Amino acid sequence: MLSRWVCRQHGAARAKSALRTSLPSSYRHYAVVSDGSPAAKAALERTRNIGIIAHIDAGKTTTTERMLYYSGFSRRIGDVDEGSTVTDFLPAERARGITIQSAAITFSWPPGSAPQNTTPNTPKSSIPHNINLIDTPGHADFTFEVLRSLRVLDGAVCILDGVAGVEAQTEKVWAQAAAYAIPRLIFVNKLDRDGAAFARTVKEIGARLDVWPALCEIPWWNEEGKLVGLGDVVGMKGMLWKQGGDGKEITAFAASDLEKQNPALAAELKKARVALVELLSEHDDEMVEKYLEADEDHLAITAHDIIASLRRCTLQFPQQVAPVFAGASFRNIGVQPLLDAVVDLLPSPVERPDPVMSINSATPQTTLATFLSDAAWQTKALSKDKASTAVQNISACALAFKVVADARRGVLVYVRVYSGSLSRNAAIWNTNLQLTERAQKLMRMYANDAVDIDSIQAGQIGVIPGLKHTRTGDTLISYAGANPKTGPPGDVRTMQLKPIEVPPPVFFVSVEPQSLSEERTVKESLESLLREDPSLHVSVDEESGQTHLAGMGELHLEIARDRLVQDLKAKARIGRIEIGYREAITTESGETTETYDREVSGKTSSAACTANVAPLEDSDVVDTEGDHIFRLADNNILTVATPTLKEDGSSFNEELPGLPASLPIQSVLQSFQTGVSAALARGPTHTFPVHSTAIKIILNPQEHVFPNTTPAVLGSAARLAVQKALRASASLSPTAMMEPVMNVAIAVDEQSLGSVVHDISSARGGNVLSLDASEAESLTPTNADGPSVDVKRIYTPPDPFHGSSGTEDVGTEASGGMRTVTARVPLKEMVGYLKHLRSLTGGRGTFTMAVDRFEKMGSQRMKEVVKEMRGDYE
Ligand SMILES: Nc1nc2c(ncn2[C@@H]2O[C@H](COP(=O)(O)OP(=O)(O)OP(=O)(O)O)[C@@H](O)[C@H]2O)c(=O)[nH]1
Repeated sequence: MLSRWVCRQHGAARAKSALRTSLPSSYRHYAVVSDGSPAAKAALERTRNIGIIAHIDAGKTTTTERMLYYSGFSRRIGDVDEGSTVTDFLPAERARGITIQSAAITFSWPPGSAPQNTTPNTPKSSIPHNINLIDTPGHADFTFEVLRSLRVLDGAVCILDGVAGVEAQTEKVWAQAAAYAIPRLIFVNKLDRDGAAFARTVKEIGARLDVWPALCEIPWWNEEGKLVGLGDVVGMKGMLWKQGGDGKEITAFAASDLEKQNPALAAELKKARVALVELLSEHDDEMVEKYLEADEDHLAITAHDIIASLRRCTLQFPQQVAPVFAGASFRNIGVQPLLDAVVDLLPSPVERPDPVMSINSATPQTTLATFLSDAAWQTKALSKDKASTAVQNISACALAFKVVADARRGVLVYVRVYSGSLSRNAAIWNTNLQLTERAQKLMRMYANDAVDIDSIQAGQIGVIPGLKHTRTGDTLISYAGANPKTGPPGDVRTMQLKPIEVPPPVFFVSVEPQSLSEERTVKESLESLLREDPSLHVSVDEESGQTHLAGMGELHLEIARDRLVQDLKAKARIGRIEIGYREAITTESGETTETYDREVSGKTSSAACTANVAPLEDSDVVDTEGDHIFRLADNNILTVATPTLKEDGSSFNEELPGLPASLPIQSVLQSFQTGVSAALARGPTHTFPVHSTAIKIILNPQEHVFPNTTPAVLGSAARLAVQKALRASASLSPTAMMEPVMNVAIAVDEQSLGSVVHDISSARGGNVLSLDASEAESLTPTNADGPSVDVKRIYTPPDPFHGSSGTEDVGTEASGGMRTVTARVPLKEMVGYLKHLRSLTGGRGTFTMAVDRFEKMGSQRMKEVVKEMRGDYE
């Protein structure tokens, strides 16, 4: 695994020409091949789409900066603390020293050109690969950002803080990556810090991430216990970094030289090698064969065979073995071998499972490759032959995984192409929005620098600038000869790659233009914010006219506010951050009918609507034949009953009217959803959005449709009818308020456990579910089908001053006395909790939380909250 970036070799193995100080000629010379030729396939095999995942502050940005520097992409190492990094380039990111938006960057590793004569045994890491790196945010408020990136990744590096060990957010993102079947490597960072505990962290990997750690490196500590280099367990070498340098000068010691230089490390390296081979043999039959071929000598197995086995294990699903690397990015130690591992052990796009997709918004039902290859699918509109041609005409299918409003370049849409090749100037059909846009330009991003390209081929990540409508999460297809208005024929126009589920927002702010003339620009800025981040929600209160921006957390909204006001220059007054409560009716309203008349330019159109609302119990929803059922936001279910109509809107009975041609049933249903959602946005008593309600609309053309009725007017009639029904219900029995209740995982030291638990359960009205890591997994399931790791069997080298060995237990001792408290707590009680937790735990405690559900509040609690809100408003 030790490759060309090692610039000095000790003793007999000293290499004359390996000194590498020059930058590669240019990082802009990638051949992006767009045809299906062997060259294109080879280019794809030399691509890695990877992400870096971790707990906040573990060192993702610091590590990324080193990656860019060693690859020759940047000429100096950026510093998070100075705000000079390449990836955190938004002002808000630099100001806070955290990553908010993922930046996608392309670079090449290893730098330089490919070796002349390669054989099947030539390490992948000695051939330049194209790495598309997505730096993901670590803060829980940006979970959607993490999920959005995970979806387009083929592999990930999980960075751990070697002092803090496996933290709450690490468990969460690890589990999320597992859910997306993403192969992961682990980098134990910050081993230069006082209190760094490699052994303990490795044990925690087994205990808390439920994966077997395969140690590929062990730390090389000097006599003072400082990290100076690494032992390479795969290549059986020592690597000593020049202290205080930029990390490019590394001296390598072959096993025989290491024996003389550092006999203790050499002996430990052998132990580590035995442990590695043993572990791999348990998960990979080919390793067993290699072991037998090597006469059961763990040390005689070649580095090539070990890498091949590590790779097979890493790509197994569910992943049971995670290769572990070590270092201190800030001290420039360990990043180059990590990059080698990315190339050697993580998959190329060719090795990834086919993405799941749906047709006609049905639940995901097939995979993209099946859809594209199987001409057997048919639609009512197309014959089999035409269907087959329709599929053949798809020249590219891509996912817009990120939209950014860039101050200099305008809106940039980041895409991953999943099939075919997206060409410059292609017309692109957006299957979510059902419209065509043109990709006038294509680019590849180098953080905040961009290079124009002609095409983006399957497996690659690129950018389409200038699209006007496309949002994060939309599926885009390029289709030969499609009508720009109606798009491709048949089902092709509705094919969608599986969407990311957006959790309900729990905080909101009011947004008010500073003056009437600013109204439009504020609205546009909000729209572009929403295109960037679909986990933000905007709603307008019909009665007060007030606009609300809702999001996942306080920081999420703070950042949104800064984006809106500072970056997008919206002149708006933003209210303070408040909790987004919900309102639920408690009794059925009975049927209410409303008529709506609208006059536009002297022309009147009218419609009537009959509605009924009832509290939603799961058992209430009966899928009656002929009814149209829609799941709306906030656990509301809309049923549209059309007792006299057939599926296409015509009447069952000749004597009764069907829907006229001007009212296609699909448009009517769409208008009902819009109208009903608008009515539900404001509850009848507390003005909070309505939750858990079954809404029934009855559509009978004889009573509800007039000659001048339009779909939009029917939608407005539905809004009025549902509002009236909600008021009727509230007058029969009072509505209940609902509050977000969070799943909280708090990592604390043993000494603070008592006070933290007491605080959560008494002062905050929380319900403590468990007090240790193992039970906590019920909140963040990792490998549901995976191994149950026996921590006692995990090998670890001793830490300086800890005297720990491979047999130490991860109870309270080896995990640094950290315990995990898991609890369910109302969100209101968690506002500002971090500060309180820090004071309770002397600064060591951390926590993560996610919405569990909205729960009805007891009358006493409701009174208190309402009183508090009133008090605030006075
Ligand atoms: N001592 C030491 N400090 C480090 C190391 N790596 C990172 N740091 C410091 O840790 C802090 C957080 O580093 P970042 O790279 O911003 O961490 P991050 O994971 O990108 O953080 P977010 O983007 O906020 O999630 C900074 O002050 C870094 O200088 C390391 O190897 N050793």
